[in-house]
Amino acid sequence: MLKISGVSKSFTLHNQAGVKIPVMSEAHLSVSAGECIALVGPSGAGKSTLMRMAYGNYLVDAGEIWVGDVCLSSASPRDILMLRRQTLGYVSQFLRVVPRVPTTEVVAEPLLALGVEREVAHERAITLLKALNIPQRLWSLSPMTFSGGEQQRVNIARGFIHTYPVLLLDEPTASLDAENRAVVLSLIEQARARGAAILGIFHDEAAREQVCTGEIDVSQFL
Ligand SMILES: Nc1ncnc2c1ncn2[C@@H]1O[C@H](COP(=O)(O)OP(=O)(O)OP(=O)(O)O)[C@@H](O)[C@H]1O
Repeated sequence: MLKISGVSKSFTLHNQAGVKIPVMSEAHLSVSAGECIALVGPSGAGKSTLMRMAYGNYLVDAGEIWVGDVCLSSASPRDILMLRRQTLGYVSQFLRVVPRVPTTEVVAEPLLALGVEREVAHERAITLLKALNIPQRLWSLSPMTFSGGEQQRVNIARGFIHTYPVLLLDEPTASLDAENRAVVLSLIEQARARGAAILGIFHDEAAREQVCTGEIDVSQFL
């Protein structure tokens, strides 16, 4: 489902005499349906850079990234948007909050964008908000003023509301208490069971052991 082959990346610091920082060369990995692969390696090894390339946020210098039958590294911006809407989900560490949009709407939005009926989308949003222990009194408010852990759970609900065939997870349990961490791990297990291909960064080693089917040390690609 997700295939990264021969991917190289360096950053050019234009504001610092054009210094070029090579981050990765010839990176390769593949994630099949039902697998959850963890990117590991020391800080600065390039885990986040690889995730950003896999979401189409950073261009690759060389190589290819395939999501299903779409080559992300050469897709048009429009095709990338379609892919993100239907196929490729991404749970980042931080929620991007739009002021005044209620939490239920933030969570339901990926389904609404796919044309799912408002009532159905909202019902599913509420089921996830309940499972993730977001108190009902907060559902109609914008998540802008929520705590870090609450915002992360809203982000997770949004990322899991659609059955994306491919999911990218950036530290999905980072600021959660034990109870909510367990809920998130179970959502990941359910996604695997329905056949999602998952690539993630998990600094939480026990979480990795529980939900991941393999790991890739990205420092081997430098
Ligand atoms: N936008 C950028 N511009 C310049 N250099 C960057 C940029 N993004 C990342 N880098 C550099 O690329 C290298 C890899 O960074 P990256 O954030 O991918 O590492 P990481 O493995 O995710 O680290 P951590 O575990 O600390 O989050 C670092 O040396 C970093 O300085």
